[in-house]
Amino acid sequence: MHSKEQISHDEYQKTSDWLMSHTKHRPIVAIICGSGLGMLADTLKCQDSFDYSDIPGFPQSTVQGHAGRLVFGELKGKSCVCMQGRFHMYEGHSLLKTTFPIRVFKLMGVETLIVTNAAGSLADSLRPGDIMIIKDHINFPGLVGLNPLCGPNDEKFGPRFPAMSGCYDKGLRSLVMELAKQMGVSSLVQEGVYAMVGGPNFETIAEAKLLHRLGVDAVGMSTAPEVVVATHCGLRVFGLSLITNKVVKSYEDSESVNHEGVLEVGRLRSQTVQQLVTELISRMEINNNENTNNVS
Ligand SMILES: O=P(O)(O)O[C@H]1O[C@H](CO)[C@@H](O)[C@H]1O
Ligand code: HPA
Repeated sequence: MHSKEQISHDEYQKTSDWLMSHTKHRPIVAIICGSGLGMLADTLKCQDSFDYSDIPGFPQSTVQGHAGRLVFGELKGKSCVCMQGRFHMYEGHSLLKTTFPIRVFKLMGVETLIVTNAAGSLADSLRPGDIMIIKDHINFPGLVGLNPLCGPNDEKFGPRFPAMSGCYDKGLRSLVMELAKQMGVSSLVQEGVYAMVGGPNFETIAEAKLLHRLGVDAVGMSTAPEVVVATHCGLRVFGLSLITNKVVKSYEDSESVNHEGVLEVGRLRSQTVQQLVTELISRMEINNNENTNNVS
């Protein structure tokens, strides 16, 4: 079950050095765009962008709605890097590859990671088009040992046994709640628990009932490994799920979910998600000014 694959500190460093020598941006915030949410990168000014296929060591995106491009740019005076397309375990990537960019970001000087995803709702209060601020997650693959931190621990990145309580920063969560009120969209936004399942199939009805009984508010096939690796190496994390569908949890319900529908809701809500993320970046406090953008 455990892969023998290892990625050395040098390999992450090489990718980081390559990127830093190809852009003048020095990002302090990294954003991962979920399915259908790639437009988050469009707001960046003075862009430098790289296809994943051109970046040494980077895996390739294979999923529709994940362009496979790394975009650097400035947002509200802060230097950012945005992944237009993430890697999923079900694509056949190892968990180390899935989370490869996170440690590269850390080495580039990123302090804060913003993860976004498309997710199905189990909570009755979450409707398609709503935005769930991730309060916590259940990493189902992780619970059975499919964890990117399995294998030798690199102390340069973090400890062998990292705490995961509080991995979604409380201050940023409250800030986004407040921003949603100020933007007049608070009726669309609430906090909840995200669960990662392996995918790629959507849930059976029995699985949906199980997740619901376990207190899961929204389910998807990503995010948890990225957040685990980010927390391990000391990044501050904010996460949001765009609810793209209700998970069918009744045998009487004839609806079914598909990826095109997921992408469509992403397109419909893109502006609101974009505004929330932009306002968050604009208002968030930065700990360390050394990496503030020095684009000449
Ligand atoms: O989590 P993101 O990448 O947003 O994508 C979500 O959407 C896809 C299913 O439509 C799955 O990959 C699921 O995880
Ligand atoms: N289940 C799992 N992943 C998803 C869903 C879902 O209903 N919607 C979007 N990603």
